[in-house]
Amino acid sequence: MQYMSTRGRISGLDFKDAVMMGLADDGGLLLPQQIPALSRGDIAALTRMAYPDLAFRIISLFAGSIPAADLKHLIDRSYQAFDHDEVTPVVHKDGIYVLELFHGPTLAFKDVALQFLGNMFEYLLKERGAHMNILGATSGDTGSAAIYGVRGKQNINIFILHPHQRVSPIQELQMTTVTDPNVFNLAIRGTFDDGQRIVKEIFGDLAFKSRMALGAINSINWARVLAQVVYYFYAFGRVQRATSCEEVYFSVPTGNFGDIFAGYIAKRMGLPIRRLILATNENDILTRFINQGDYSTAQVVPTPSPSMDIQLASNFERYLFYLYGQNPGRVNDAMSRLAATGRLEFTAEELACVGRDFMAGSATRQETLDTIRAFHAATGYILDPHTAVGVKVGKELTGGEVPLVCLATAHPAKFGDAVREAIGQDPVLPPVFRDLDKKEKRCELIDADTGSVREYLQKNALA
Ligand SMILES: Cc1ncc(COP(=O)(O)O)c(C=O)c1O
Ligand SMILES: N[C@@H](CCOP(=O)(O)O)C(=O)O
Repeated sequence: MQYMSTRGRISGLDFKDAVMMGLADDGGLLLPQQIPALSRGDIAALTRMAYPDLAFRIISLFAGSIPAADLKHLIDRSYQAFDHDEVTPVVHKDGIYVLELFHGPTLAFKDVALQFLGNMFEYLLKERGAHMNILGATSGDTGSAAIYGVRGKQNINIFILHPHQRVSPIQELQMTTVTDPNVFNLAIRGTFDDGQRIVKEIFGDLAFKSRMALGAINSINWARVLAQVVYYFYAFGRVQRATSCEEVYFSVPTGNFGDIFAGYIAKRMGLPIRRLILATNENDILTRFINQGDYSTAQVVPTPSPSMDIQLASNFERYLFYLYGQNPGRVNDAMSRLAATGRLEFTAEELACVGRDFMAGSATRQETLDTIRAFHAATGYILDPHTAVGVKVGKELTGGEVPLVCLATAHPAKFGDAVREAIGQDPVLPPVFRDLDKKEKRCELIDADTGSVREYLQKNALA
């Protein structure tokens, strides 16, 4: 399998080089040159497998340059860090299937990919006798999952930018209480979008990227998306076994468009997904795109689901590549227009194409809290606010034609304030969160400015 960029100036990369490159050197995002097509029979066989075996089979289709035994070992090790035998179990509540993606070390779906990517980086660096400085931006969950994926690993330093006071208190503590010498937390005076822009600008300076040996852990790294494809297959198998269904809906709480893009890849591989339901909070640029063809940026609004407080979704570029008929020229034009005007427009024909794969809706602050409250009253189960956005939109847009699977992207205890406001009680704190606030913390507050981050990297990077 070879990889190419959405901007058309990089192609023929193997999986290992694609993982190490992160953001494509032409400013685009990397994609496989072909997406493997699976038959119904292949899918039936795959979805009967245990999670690590399924992960091995799916990831192998895209990562042929890694010897099978090594890949299997990396995957098995990654999922041993989860506290549930099934890794991503599916539970049936109130007529919907909840795909629990929060059984990893930091209790959010990011662990599924970042445990794997941390181990993969370690493996590739050892093979190359090299070191790496990871630079990433987070709206709350990627940061801690990436830190837990690489803390204490040799030859890796990690630098994570998070928006100061715009992540939940637990999310902040999960990052800042990791005091391993290879971990650097930077709170920026700005939003997640500022952090993501800074990361992309720094990666765009190829001489600096090479000199600093920069690596990416955000979903700009193809390995992130790839590892997330697996749980769509897993969940489909579990739900099909329970219902004998032919198709399912997946409702996906969405911010940076990485998770739902993984679902889109699964659908292109042949997984029978009737529609992917894109669910946003009040930062609803992607919902406006799908429903009205209005992709125009607005101010970021703080919500009870802070990890989705994003305007410019990174992976949207990957989707545009397919929407534009795999034409990099059109992607380049669109990205220039977006940078210049803050908006993109779409034809009726393009929107009809979008509608064959996606439906979309959003939830206000009040609707999110009401959903947590109603779901808890009906089932005793506590949704986290991001998951609640997906449940609200999924229920609203579907009517039981085929089973609805809602991705539960984080444990509710990460967002205690929102849960308390919704149901008047605190979610039980898992042992890993207890006494976090009493631990030593390490974090620096800096301006949301590319120069300041570059300077910090120069002083603290592994050389
Ligand atoms: C808990 C949670 N739910 C949903 C999302 C949205 O996922 P994505 O950014 O892949 O669209 C995020 C952030 O990425 C998150 O942390
Ligand atoms: N919600 C994310 C935002 C970054 O997304 P990523 O999937 O590109 O890493 C977060 O929690 O940081």
